[in-house]
Amino acid sequence: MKIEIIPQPLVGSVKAVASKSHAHRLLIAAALSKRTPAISIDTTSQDIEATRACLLQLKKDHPVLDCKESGSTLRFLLPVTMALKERALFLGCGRLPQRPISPLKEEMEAHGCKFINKHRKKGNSAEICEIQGRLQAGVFTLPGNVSSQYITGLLYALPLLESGSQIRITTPLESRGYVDLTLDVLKQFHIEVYIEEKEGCPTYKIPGGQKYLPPGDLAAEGDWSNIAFWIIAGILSSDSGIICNGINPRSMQGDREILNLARRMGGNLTVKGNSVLSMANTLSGIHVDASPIPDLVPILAVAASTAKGTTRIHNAHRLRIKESDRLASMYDCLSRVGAKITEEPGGLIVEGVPRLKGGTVSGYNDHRIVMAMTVASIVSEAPIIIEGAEAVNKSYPTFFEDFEALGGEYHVL
Ligand SMILES: O=C(O)C1=C[C@@H](OP(=O)(O)O)[C@@H](O)[C@H](O)C1
Ligand SMILES: C=C(OP(=O)(O)O)C(=O)O
Repeated sequence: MKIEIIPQPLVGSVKAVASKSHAHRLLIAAALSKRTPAISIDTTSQDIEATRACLLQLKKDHPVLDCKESGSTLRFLLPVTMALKERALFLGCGRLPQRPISPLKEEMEAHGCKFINKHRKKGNSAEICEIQGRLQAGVFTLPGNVSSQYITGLLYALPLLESGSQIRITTPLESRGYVDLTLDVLKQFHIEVYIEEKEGCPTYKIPGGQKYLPPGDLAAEGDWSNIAFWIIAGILSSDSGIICNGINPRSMQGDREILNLARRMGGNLTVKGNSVLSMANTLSGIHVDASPIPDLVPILAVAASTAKGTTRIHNAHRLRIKESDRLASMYDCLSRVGAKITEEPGGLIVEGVPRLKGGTVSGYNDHRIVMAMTVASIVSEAPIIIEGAEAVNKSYPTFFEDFEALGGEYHVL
């Protein structure tokens, strides 16, 4: 879908969609529980549905798990599945088959699992790997700077094994908030994990033979990673502002950091209960360490594009292995619409200009690029045309309905 976004301020209120990170974790923990609790998830997305469908496959002896484009689903369910089954086939589409699993794969291979790579097409998806052999307990060693999703997967799987295990992180842990969210959900399900830490590198000690015991029925929280687009939209828009509802400021989601980051840039934000009012203000450039908040980078780059001065986003190497190479795609999209941006090996430098000019960009089949460039239209002189806007379905299928409800105007070309 190619769409033209008309430049204009947004105003009104919007309710956060369900956090896919929280939803994946609750659904997996519930599926591993003997007495399955009800998990309420207000809204859904392609990634959440991929996890649901894969969990249904776990009822089979030889499950076929189509993770679609969801890195979380694949990396979480690789070890979980092999803690339960002798054989499984994993599929994926879009960029997922190219996204790395090797550090996790090597550790699983050292602990009883044999990976067979086939790369055959299966409908719209491709085979990523077939795995044979149950996962065995032991010491798992992983780098902390590729994907925290490997750690989450093992934290879910290892309590199910007979003996105890350890996960040793060998370099400072990035995306730590996601691991903390995992530990929080595991704790709610009465799973014990002991943590030791040395110079930013945690070791997780996980007793074996544990049972997932749900605390009762649970609900997925509002999504900080996605509400961040509307928080920045409010600051770039008008004095009346955007009210973002259904978002918990005490959430374990690391992307609640958007509040601090936007305030550091000069954003005018008021938090009241589970709502954030975001009002127009002039922004200034800041330095951002992206390692704890990789998913916020596309919208922060948009905020920086018309901020006063220079914004430096560093420690962002891992953005290259997401749904697109997000450093290259944000560089390309923002420079095409008139921003002054430099791509570095592990980051972006953005020098604010008074207004963007508009133009045509690819959405790079990446939901966060499409959403970020839609918000960029607010500070643009001419329309921004985005190719492949349907990529929003991965995490936020109702994004353009909410955009219209906030007064946004777009045309399908
Ligand atoms: O655990 C999670 O829910 C996620 C972890 C992060 O990935 P990495 O740890 O690979 O950076 C993040 O980018 C992704 O959108 C969701
Ligand atoms: C990177 C993302 O998700 P995943 O890794 O689960 O595909 C994302 O939602 O931005």
